Amino acid sequence: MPATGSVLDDIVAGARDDLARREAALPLGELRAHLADAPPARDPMPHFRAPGSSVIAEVKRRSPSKGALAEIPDPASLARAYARGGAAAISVLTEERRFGGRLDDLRAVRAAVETPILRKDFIVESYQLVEARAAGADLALLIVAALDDDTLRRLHDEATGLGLTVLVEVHDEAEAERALALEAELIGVNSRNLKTLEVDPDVFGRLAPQIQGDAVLVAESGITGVADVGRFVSEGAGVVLVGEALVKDGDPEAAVRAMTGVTAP
Ligand SMILES: O=C(O)c1ccccc1NCC(=O)[C@H](O)[C@H](O)COP(=O)(O)O
Repeated sequence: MPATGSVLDDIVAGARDDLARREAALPLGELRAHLADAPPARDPMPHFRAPGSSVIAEVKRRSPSKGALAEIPDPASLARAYARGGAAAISVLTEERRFGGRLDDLRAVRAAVETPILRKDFIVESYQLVEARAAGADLALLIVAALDDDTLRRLHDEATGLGLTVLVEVHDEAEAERALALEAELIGVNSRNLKTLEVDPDVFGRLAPQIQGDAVLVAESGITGVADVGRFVSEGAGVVLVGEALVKDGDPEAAVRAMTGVTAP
C-alpha cells in the first residue's frame, strides 16, 4: 500500500491539483494527438548495462529537504554540460510547487541534447505519462510509495506501451518486493526517507542483495562525489542519480565525467 503521513502525501496532493488544471485545459484525448509529433523514445538500457557507473544527471532547482539549490535559468545549457560530461541520461524535475520545475524545462532539454531524458515527477495518472512522452521524455519515474499495486502495474504497463523506460523507485524492503513483482528492468533505491527527508546511505547496501537479478540498480540521493559512486557501485549499483551535487558544482561537465565509468575497487 502507498505510504501515508509523509511529505510524499503533500507533494502528490499538489501534483494532482496541478494535473487537474492542465487536464481541464487540454483533455487527454487531445493530448494523445501530440504523441505523433514526439521524436522516437531513446533506450537508455544499453548504456546503463555497460561496465562501470552510468550517471543520471538531474536538473533540480530546489527541494523540500534543502530549499533553493540553484537558479538554473537555462536548463538546456546545463543539460549540454551534462551531455558533454558523458551523462547516460538527464533527469528533469518537472514538479513545480516544491522543486521549481516545469514541463517546459524538459522540452528545452529535449531540443538541446540527444541524451535520454527522465521525467522526474510524482506520476499518479496516465495523463502524466502521455505528457512526458509528448514532451520528448524517454524515461518516467514511478514511485512505489505513491501508488497501490494495481495502479503501479497499470502505469508501468502504460508507460512501457508508450515506449518509455520506467525507473521504479523504492525505499524499503516491502517496496522492493513490489518492484520485483513487476519484473521492473530499472529499479532505483532512494536513500532519502520520505518522512524525515534525511538521507541514509546504508539503505542501498541493505536492499541491493534483495533486488539484484536482471534489473539494473540505480542509487539515488545524497551522492556528493566519486567516493560515494565507488561505494554504491561496489554494492551493486550500475547507475547513480545525482542532483544537488551537480547543480551546485561550478563545472558540472567535469563532475559528471568524474562520476562516470567508476568500477568497484
Ligand atoms: O530532494 C528532496 O528533498 C525530495 C523530497 C521528497 C521527495 C523527493 C525528493 N527528491 C527527489 C529525488 O529523488 C532527488 O532529486 C534525487 O534522488 C537526487 O537527489 P540529490 O542528489 O540528493 O539531490
